[in-house]
This record gives sequence, C-alpha cells and structure tokens, in this order.
Amino acid sequence: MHYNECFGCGDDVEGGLHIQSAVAEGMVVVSQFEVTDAHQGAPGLAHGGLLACAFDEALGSTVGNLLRRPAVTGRLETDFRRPVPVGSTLHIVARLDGVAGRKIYVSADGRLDAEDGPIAVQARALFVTVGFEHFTSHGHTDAMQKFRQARTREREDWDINP
Ligand SMILES: CCCCCCCCCC(=O)SCCNC(=O)CCNC(=O)[C@H](O)C(C)(C)COP(=O)(O)OP(=O)(O)OC[C@H]1O[C@@H](n2cnc3c(N)ncnc32)[C@H](O)[C@@H]1OP(=O)(O)O
Repeated sequence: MHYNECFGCGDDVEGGLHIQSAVAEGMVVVSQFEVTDAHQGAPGLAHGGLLACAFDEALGSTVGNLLRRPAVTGRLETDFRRPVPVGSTLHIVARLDGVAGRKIYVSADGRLDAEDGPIAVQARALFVTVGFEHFTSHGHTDAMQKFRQARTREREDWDINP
C-alpha cells in the first residue's frame, strides 16, 4: 500500500527513503533502497537505524501487497551482517512466513548492489492487523483522508490482485 506521505516510500517526502517495492515471482516482494550521504551513521556507512527503517518499510509493503490488509509493526528484529556503504543499493527480498489470527510474520534479506550480492542485513518482523480506526483514532483525520484517496488511486491502477 503506497502512501505518498510515507517516510519509507513516499515519492515527495523530502529526506525520505524513497523505497520502491513490487511483488515478484514466488510471492516475494522486492524493494530497493539507495543509500545516500543523508543516510550516514559512521563515516561513509549507512546508519543502522535507517537500515532498520528500510526493512520496516519493505516488510510492511510485503504485508500490504500480499495480504491487502491494514497492519502495523509490532516487533522488528535486524541482523547487520556487513557494513552498507554510501552509494550502494540494498536489494531487499521479503516473504510472508505465516499468519496466526491477527499476527503476520514476515522476513527479509538485503543484498549489496545486486540481486545475488552478499547479504548485508536480515530482518524479521511481526505485524499486527488493525482496523482503520487505528489510524483515525491515533493519527490525524486529514492524513487518513489522504491515505484513503491514495488507496482509491491504487485500486484503479491494479490490473490483478496478487
Ligand atoms: C494502512 C496500512 C499502512 C501500512 C503502513 C506500514 C508502515 C510501516 C510500518 C510501521 O512503521 S507501523 C508504526 C510502528 N508500529 C506501531 O506504531 C504499532 C504500535 N503498537 C500498537 O498499536 C499495538 O501494540 C498493536 C496494534 C501492535 C497491538 O495492540 P492490540 O491491542 O491491537 O493487540 P494485542 O496487544 O492484543 O496483540 C495482538 C496479538 O499480537 C501479539 N503482539 C502484539 N505486539 C507484540 C510484540 N511486540 N511482540 C510479540 N507479540 C506481539 C499479542 O501478544 C497478541 O497475540 P495473541 O493474539 O496470540 O494473544
């Protein structure tokens, strides 16, 4: 579910991560994260918290794309296996591991600079399905309105429901 004001995927968010995600063969969701100077922690290297954010986005997109239901991150674990340099692109492949009631388990691998590059970051998350009142009761009404408009446009764009 793409939301243009999202820090992770919003096209127009200044300083956002601008992550693009798409469903791919094998019921996985692939995302790319281009690491820039603005994402630095240690000199020349991506900040771990931003990498966790990128995986939150990639995994949330996996839930949205594969299950088409509103959900929020309840738990997120990351393993940082290799440094991720500024100028590199993380190729993230995420999958749905299971659903138990409202609980949705997802995981992802992030490879450096190529689909078959070395694994730099891995993550697992638990998302919890929520009703839309989660957003209206905890967030701003106008933000939810913008999100609903974006969803309507998304539905119009879909050829098939993956
Ligand atoms: C519209 C779509 C938009 C998609 C956007 C994706 C954006 C990217 C993702 C995000 O960044 S979301 C923002 C960060 N996350 C949050 O703000 C969530 C804040 N937490 C909450 O709102 C609530 O804690 C939550 C909705 C996750 C759960 O509260 P509830 O009262 O609805 O449910 P409950 O606490 O009963 O938990 C439901 C089940 O999940 C389990 N659970 C919840 N949090 C857990 C946790 N942290 N670890 C393990 N299990 C957890 C819980 O034990 C339980 O299991 P059982 O059904 O087996 O009893």
